[in-house]
Amino acid sequence: MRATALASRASLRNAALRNGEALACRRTFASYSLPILRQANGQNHPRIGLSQCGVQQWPAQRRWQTGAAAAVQETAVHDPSALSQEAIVENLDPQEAARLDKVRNIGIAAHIDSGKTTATERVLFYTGRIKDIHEVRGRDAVGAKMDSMDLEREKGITIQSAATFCDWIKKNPDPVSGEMKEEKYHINLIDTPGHIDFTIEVERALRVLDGAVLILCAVSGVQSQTVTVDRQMRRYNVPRISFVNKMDRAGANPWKAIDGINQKLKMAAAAVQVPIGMEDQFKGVVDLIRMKAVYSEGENGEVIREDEVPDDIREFAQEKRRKLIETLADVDEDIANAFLDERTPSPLEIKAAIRRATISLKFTPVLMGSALADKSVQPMLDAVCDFLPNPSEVENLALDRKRAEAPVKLVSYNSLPFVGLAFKLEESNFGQLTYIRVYQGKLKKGANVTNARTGNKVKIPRIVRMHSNEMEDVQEIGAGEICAVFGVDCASGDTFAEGGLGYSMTSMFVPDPVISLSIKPKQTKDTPNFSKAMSRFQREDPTFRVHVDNESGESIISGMGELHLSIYVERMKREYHVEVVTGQPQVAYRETMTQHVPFDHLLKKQTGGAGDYARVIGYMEPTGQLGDNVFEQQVIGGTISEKYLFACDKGFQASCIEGPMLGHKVLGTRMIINDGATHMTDSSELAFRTATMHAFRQAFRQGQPQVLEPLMKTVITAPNEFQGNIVGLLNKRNATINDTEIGPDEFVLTADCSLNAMFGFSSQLRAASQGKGEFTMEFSHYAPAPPQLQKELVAKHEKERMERNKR
Ligand SMILES: Nc1nc2c(ncn2[C@@H]2O[C@H](COP(=O)(O)OP(=O)(O)OP(=O)(O)O)[C@@H](O)[C@H]2O)c(=O)[nH]1
Repeated sequence: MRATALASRASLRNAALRNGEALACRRTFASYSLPILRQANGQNHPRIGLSQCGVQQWPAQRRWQTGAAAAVQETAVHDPSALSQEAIVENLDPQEAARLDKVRNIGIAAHIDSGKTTATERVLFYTGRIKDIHEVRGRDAVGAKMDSMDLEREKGITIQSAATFCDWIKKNPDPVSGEMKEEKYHINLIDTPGHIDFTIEVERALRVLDGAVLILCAVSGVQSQTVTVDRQMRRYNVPRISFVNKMDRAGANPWKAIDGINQKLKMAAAAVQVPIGMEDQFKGVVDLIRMKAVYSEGENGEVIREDEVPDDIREFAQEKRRKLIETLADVDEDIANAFLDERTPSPLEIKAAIRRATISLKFTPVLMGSALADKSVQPMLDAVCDFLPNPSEVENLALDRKRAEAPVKLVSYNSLPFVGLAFKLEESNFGQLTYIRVYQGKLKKGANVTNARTGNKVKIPRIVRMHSNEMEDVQEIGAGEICAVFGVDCASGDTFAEGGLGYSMTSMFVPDPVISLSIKPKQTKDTPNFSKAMSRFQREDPTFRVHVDNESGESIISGMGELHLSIYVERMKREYHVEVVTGQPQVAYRETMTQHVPFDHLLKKQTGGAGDYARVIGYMEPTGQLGDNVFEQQVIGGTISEKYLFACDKGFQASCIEGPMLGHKVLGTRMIINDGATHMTDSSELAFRTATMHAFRQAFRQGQPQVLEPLMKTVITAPNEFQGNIVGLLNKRNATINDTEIGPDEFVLTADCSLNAMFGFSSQLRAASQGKGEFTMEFSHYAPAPPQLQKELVAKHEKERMERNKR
């Protein structure tokens, strides 16, 4: 990590110095080197793009030295490892930079029901991708374009992320003549679900996108899932613009949303627009950068009319413009200098500062509008082009396995060898569809590429661009873009690269399932279809897992919540015509030990012929954190050979999968083997593995084991008059209430609740709040289950085991 940070720092400096911008850069460099060093220390850090220090301009500005460039390009194609990424970038054709400048890969993410799909529908309409607007749960029963699954349309929720692309013609006034110029941007867009149960969809989208639009509800502001999405954006260093939607709703207050971003998300935010009218009088916005009123008119808001700022809000707009400049001065040196010189920065300077600060993850510009009322969506599209990075401005690293996993910078230029990441798999009528983000090089139909994980070479038979559930065949896809391919066998998160390039990229974060239930087809004749569905769902969704319980022989599905699993049960019925029987939802408990326990275990069996012999000596103890389990060997003098110690490690790992108390996974346990004995003829790997497993079981049981249960961060929002009822509901469940925020009409309560106590909570909340309460639940951490529950669980497990043994 440190090496990467230093390399990045060096490359920024070198690039800037080479560019003849030494002085300007040295100043800016100081403010960027700090975050990089923070990165080296494992703290949150902005993604360092080539845009910083003005680097993004230099490919276009550089003299294009034809001979040298041709030679470097030749090397880049045939032996890229011989060149630094910098050298590659430095020698590329300015046309590449110009192409990338007009590409944006963005995601739309937000709390449930904030209007992501509704806003995306407008984006598709205004960019000419669809001819008519259809609403989520609209009266025409058609449904929004991006919610293509029947279940999504019926339930009015997004379940799977959907990708699309569009071209946006941005109209820019020329800074000198004031004349309108048109620029065409190509936008690849992914609409993501809001429910936490489908969080993997957000996770994988953000892994591959360069920027995001964070949508907030104008009435509710920052909500529980906004915080989750913010965390995911930070995880992948994704810059974002914010869009306060639903400005037409009663109680709309964009300033509350902006305060929420500043205070709850701890991200500097300021409005770049102020509303003209509010609630049902919402008419448009004032663009604070240019001080122009912008109205969306025509039947669907497709006509944008600009006018002077209305007199009654001129002063207010001036005040908010000052606030914008003040906030920018805190995060951008150029604006800080203008501020110190008591000079008002020009619109161009403000725009450039917003772009720099957004890309370096220090700031988010806030826009506002109403997707449903067709108001002010186009300025949001302009902001995507103005403030979010193009693919060349984002640093993407791969690990070069041929050079001891050394990090290499991928550059989104077509002329480099292809590298892409498969981030999503989906079964379609034509076979498996694999979504790929192309980081470098072109992906061409018929090309042979290598899967970095398996080493298998695959031919790309068909490439498509996705438009929700429709597709458009293409012959090739350029660097920095997103596409889908058919007929490629791989797993989600696999890297593909051209020829002998040994690059692999890190995959996305996959949260562990917290809930499971037993499942079987009602009729045995449906078993083949049932198995087919199970393997498909597992391939597509890494948070959906299936296993067969060793003891009961039942199939168990695990996932992120009741909704998540119920959607798969429903899909099984609709898409595979399999009716299933499910058991009660089960919590994914964990087991741990709390005491240090020494062991000395001898496995010795003599049954004629070769026997079994293994002796393992050491101790087990808690690691102190409820995280990964650790196996260590500290054998001195070779009493156990390396080969047998490896078998011990395997025995330990196997024991951790099925804990001795309930058969659930073990957490936070360490095993040290420091001595033992081996028999010349009777010892074997199997004997050592078995001996370790026996030693584990005994030591764990003596080590005051504990059952751990998942605690869920639960956020409940309801009208104030129901607060008493709801607190009562939570008390009954032994929840710990961490925070209550009381607003004028509604309160927001945050609590840690045991998942075990939350089954059926939604119907009780509905009853306790006349259907007006809402809640979200997200895994927080594992904690010891109450002693009584532990006893009951262990007794139940023992009883089931004995009954099975009797059979
Ligand atoms: N009043 C008002 N309602 C809106 C606006 N935008 C969306 N809605 C409504 O809010 C509800 C949710 O909209 P969606 O677009 O499905 O929200 P989403 O964020 O995509 O939902 P999930 O993906 O399921 O989290 C729908 O009933 C929309 O009609 C808006 O600007 N104003």
